[in-house]
Amino acid sequence: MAGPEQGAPPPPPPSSTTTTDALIAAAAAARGNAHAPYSKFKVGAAILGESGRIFAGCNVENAAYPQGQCAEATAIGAMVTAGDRRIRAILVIGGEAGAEELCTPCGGCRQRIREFASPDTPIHICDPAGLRRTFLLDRLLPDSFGPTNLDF
Ligand SMILES: O=c1ccn([C@H]2C[C@H](O)[C@@H](CO)O2)c(=O)[nH]1
Repeated sequence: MAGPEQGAPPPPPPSSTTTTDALIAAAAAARGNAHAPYSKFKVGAAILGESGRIFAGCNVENAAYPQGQCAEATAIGAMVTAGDRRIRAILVIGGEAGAEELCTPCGGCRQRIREFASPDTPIHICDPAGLRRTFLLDRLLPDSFGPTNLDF
């Protein structure tokens, strides 16, 4: 039985670059499935969970507008459904390549992320051309109210 190829270099250890690339791929694929007929603004999100698994989501709009759901909320739902409870990193893709405005999470989603993340959890913001900027949660939601306020 043939073993590994002699002399082949060992696979590189996982790095934050490959993790970010995997999050970008998952979020971009989810964005492709977004249901955004009203805003036409498609968004994808991907979460690196505590288990090392990646959970993706897209925005799901509704004819009754307030019933629409953001991509981040969909991804958080997928994570919780699968049994993970901590967000190690989250990545969002939306908007136009090179647009001045970044597709940062809305206020409600910042709070949703807070439930499962820490002040130093990275939030990567991408456009369809790639990574634009990384914020820590504490920068987007300073002095936040969270589970610790309720002794959790
Ligand atoms: O971070 C964001 C910002 C916006 N949206 C969605 C909500 C709505 O469907 C559309 C326009 O606001 O984009 C997200 O999913 N995530």
